[in-house]
Amino acid sequence: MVDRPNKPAALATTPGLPPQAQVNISHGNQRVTAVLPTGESVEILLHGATVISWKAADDTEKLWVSNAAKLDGSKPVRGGIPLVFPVFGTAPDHAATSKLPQHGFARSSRWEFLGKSTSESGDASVKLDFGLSSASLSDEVKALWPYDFNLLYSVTLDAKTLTTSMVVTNQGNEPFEFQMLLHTYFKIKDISSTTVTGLEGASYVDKVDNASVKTESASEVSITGETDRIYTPVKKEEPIAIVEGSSKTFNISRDNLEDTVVWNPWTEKAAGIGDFAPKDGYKNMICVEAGSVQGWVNLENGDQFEGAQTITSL
Ligand SMILES: O=P(O)(O)OC[C@H]1O[C@@H](O)[C@H](O)[C@@H](O)[C@@H]1O
Repeated sequence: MVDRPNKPAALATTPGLPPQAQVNISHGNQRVTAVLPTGESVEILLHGATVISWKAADDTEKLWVSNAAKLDGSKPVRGGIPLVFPVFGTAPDHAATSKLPQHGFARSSRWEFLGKSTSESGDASVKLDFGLSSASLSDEVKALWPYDFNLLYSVTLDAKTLTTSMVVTNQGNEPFEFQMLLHTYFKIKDISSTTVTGLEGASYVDKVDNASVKTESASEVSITGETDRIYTPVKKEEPIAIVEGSSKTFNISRDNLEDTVVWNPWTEKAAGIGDFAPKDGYKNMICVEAGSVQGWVNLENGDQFEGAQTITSL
């Protein structure tokens, strides 16, 4: 993507809504920002439709973004919520996606801002829609994955929650298979006192132990070294939670997304990732990623798939 100079941001409010429900939207050339009247905010880069900030009313940031993250479109963003589509990792044995780069092209494509909607009831909330379709891909990317598709990504903010949802439509004449993942980097105070709950009994693929398949026995999963696991929780409807010390700080509920990846690169891996900074930043982040990445979603021509997560900040 060419790094274009930022045009003056356009400010928009919604006519007819009471002042307490007015949401300030600023839409520049590179990003869209929404601020609720109660002060919470979200910022999305058009590059990758990557959510790069989610702040509480007191300005506390809830997402981790590397100090060395590239926000100019030259790389996927290291932090926030990059979108993984249509392949998780790489899939050399899956012919249709084998040529794609790690985690696919959605996180490194420029998306279009389609507009916003605010709650009719006057509650302070806003939904921002973004689109990416095969028609807007570069010829180079199209050649790697030649299907006719449309993605609609919606980011909905209210005072307590952030919902990110993706609708995949097959617009072509043949079925295609894909994986998708909402690769959320949570900002945490201290990894040594952080646990993840809601995974007990789940089977998981342990990517740092030769992809061996295991069953989670802990009710609270702590992170004590490099961790890269694809969990398939037993109870789909039960939220996964991040617990810091003795307090739950985030609940993550999933809709139509079967899997949850838990990733922390720890010391050595972080040291080897060029855009990961500071190097001890792994102590202040944990990725808990809702997705559908074990196996493939098969989408017939004309069909749609929708997957979503709702993150509640507690
Ligand atoms: O460096 P990337 O491509 O952003 O990937 C980061 C991590 O993303 C996680 O989702 C994967 O499970 C890890 O294996 C991977 O290392």
